[in-house]
Amino acid sequence: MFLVGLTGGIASGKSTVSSQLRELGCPVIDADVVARKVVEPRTRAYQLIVQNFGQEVLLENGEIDRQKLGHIIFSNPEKRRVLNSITHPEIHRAMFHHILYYFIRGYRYVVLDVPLLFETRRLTQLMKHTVVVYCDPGTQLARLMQRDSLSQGEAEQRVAAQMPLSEKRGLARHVIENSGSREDTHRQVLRLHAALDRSMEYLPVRVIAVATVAGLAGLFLYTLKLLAS
Ligand SMILES: Nc1ncnc2c1ncn2[C@@H]1O[C@H](COP(=O)(O)OP(=O)(O)OP(=O)(O)O)[C@@H](O)[C@H]1O
Repeated sequence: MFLVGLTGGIASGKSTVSSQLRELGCPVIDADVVARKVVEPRTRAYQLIVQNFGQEVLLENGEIDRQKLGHIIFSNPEKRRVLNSITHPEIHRAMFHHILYYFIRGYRYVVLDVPLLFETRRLTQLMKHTVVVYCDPGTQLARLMQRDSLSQGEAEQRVAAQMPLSEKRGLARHVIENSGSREDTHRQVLRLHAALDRSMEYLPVRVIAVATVAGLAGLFLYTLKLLAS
């Protein structure tokens, strides 16, 4: 198996591309969904967040108020570090479990949809392929304003808070150009999907896994034989 990191900028089209990949049968793990799950009430991360940030970051229904937490860490690097040290290990563990699930089911690759892929260097190193969903700045701003009902100033502020999309594009192995129509994007997704399906890069990990299982089974049988004699 090998890992494919899918990333981009705010409103550049990651969800659009990941849902097209899902429709083609690719397993996609959405880091945002995982990040929401690991802070649900009664989880370890939830308890640590309440301990460190207080009851004021809770909504009336007891869930974490992610927007409020976002505001707190936006202007406070130390608090951001604390929050990341609580959530990142949980997110990585949960993602590992998802990957293992697909690996056991025999998938050759898994796509990880991670908005901050290039900002998290440790994660980038694990990716065999990286894909950036790019769209030109004007289109990105217009789509963001429309989707989230933002003024131009608000949208510009959100885009400016991220690593420039042009920089991410320079770091990626594949680029999906999403400034045009959805059909145009879909054609590129089909090409990417074909390239990933053709790839033999899943073989080394599979050979190691099969050899390990065969070795363990052999050792088990040998031990049984010794015990029986
Ligand atoms: N090719 C396209 N043509 C027209 N609209 C598009 C296209 N691609 C995406 N959009 C629209 O642009 C908006 C942003 O796209 P999408 O939600 O896929 O981006 P995203 O990168 O997942 O965003 P975020 O990370 O901010 O959640 C959505 O409203 C989507 O419907």
